[in-house]
Amino acid sequence: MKHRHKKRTVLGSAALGALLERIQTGTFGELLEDWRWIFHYTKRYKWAVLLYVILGVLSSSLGLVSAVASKYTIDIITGYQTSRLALMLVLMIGSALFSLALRSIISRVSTKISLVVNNDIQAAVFETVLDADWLSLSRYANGDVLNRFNSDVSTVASNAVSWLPNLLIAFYTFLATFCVILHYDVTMGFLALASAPVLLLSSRFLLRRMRTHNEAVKEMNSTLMTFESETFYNLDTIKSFGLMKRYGIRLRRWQNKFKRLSLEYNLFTIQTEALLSLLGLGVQMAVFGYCLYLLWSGQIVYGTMTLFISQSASLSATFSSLVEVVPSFLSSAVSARRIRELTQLEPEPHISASSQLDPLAVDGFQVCMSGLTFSYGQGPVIRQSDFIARPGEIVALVGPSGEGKTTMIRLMLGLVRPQQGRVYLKAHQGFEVEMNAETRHLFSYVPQGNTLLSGTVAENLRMVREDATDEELEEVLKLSCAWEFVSLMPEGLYSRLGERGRGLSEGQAQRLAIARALLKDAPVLLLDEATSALDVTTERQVLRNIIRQRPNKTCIVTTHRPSVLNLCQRVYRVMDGQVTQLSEAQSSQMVMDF
Ligand SMILES: Nc1ncnc2c1ncn2[C@@H]1O[C@H](COP(=O)(O)OP(=O)(O)OP(=O)(O)O)[C@@H](O)[C@H]1O
Repeated sequence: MKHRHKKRTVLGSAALGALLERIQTGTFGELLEDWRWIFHYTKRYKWAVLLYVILGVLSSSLGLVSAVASKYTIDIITGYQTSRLALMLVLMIGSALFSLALRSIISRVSTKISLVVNNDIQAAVFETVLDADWLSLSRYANGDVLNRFNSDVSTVASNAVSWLPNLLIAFYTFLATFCVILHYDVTMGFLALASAPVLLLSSRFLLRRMRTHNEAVKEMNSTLMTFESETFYNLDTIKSFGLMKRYGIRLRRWQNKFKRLSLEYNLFTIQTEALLSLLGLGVQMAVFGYCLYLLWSGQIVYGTMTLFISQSASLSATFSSLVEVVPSFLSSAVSARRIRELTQLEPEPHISASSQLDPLAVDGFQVCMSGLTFSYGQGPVIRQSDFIARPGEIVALVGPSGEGKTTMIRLMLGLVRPQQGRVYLKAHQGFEVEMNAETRHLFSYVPQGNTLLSGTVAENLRMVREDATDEELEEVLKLSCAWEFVSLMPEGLYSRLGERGRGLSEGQAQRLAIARALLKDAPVLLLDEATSALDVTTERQVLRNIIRQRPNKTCIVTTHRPSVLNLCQRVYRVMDGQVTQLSEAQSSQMVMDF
């Protein structure tokens, strides 16, 4: 307990130095900005925070009353005073008990508010991350986002409510205790504070070390979380390549790095703590010696001596807790900055006129691109290209790997936006809207890879339409040629699938993903290599069924397999940054070359 207290003192004084340096280097404004953001979440609980401060001040005042009452009790018992022993005993015990009860209420109040603040911040971060611009968000690794979402939010929430009240309470307690000691002896007051200037001076020396350590730990936590989540997500690949040993070694390497970092810092804190403890011991001895002198010279009696010894210890503890408020202030500010980076991600554009497309959906939409140029930041992936897919058509995007087919799909979904030219939906009547977050619900999208979640077959399908009946589920499963295997599963629609559809073959998972897209029954269907694991007959059957389901559906497929091309009304080749429409002869040649 004592050790922890000393450690907090060291960190506290280091952090106070950090604070002073920040003021000097002009970055204090940034800290305040971070805290202003935190206060935005706490201001609605201002009455609870005020209650916290009042209870804290009351509790520490009662602590002081108890200490002074115990001085008088000792004086009465040792015969220096004779009256009101019972009153002093009641005051001493009563105020100590009441102070204890108040501290319990404070703990309860602060825990409740931090939980609510934690939930508020997480909900806000969750919402912004879901609505963030796709490209901006893709710059953060999943592990990093998770780390900010959980650990940083919890740091902010646990300090958000307690920081200011704790500072005010510690300040009040410090002043009140100092005044009580000064009231009895001025020299004793300053002697008890002898370690304060040394603590403050040493803080500058401790500053750099503390900051680098904190930054290194936060960075390592993010990298470790990314490593862990990637490992568990790709367990099959790791196993199939026999990489388990290598991944085990990598984990041990990270752990050793973390251990080295922690032990180095631990050695540093042990050394500084030892020095500061020696200093503390010196001050204690000086206080004790001075007390003995005052007692010997008859200037004080036993009760006052006990008061001096207990309150000088309490004064240095309060000074430490005053300084301790600073690390939580700093670390919350650092975490708040990391969270704000996420909340300040550019949001996706929402064009309100998109809602005017909804009543026009029955006639289907044209998906159009004109004069389009797009780049992820380096060279353009697509240059000056045009594209059109009309209702009732199946349009194919073919081309070598890595040339931009999926990028075309992302442009259609409005996940990324072109630097030049347009991508838009055009209704039957000629009404046009640029692709944006609000046009996305007019699309059903089947991406590459397995996109099933753990749960039953029915739950996976109802993700896109909660109120769909069993009959409707059966119908879309038939259209995607999935009913043949789902009906044979032990519990049919209610058979349970593992994470990412574990328990199904790749082709079965693809057919369920297509069924889910069909259940949504959106006017535009995007299939990105979504039939790649099906045999040619099933693939053709699925595509025919799709068009039969709704004649006005616009269907765009990306494929490496020309076997479906003769089902398509139009074929575009994506190659060398150009999207070119192939002639019938060129696409027939492609089918024959396959
Ligand atoms: N998030 C991204 N950030 C930067 N560049 C990207 C990003 N996604 C894709 N690219 C680049 O854009 C180009 C086109 O990629 P895209 O995924 O669209 O190709 P594709 O034709 O769908 O490939 P495949 O047939 O292999 O699926 C590639 O050179 C790729 O490196």
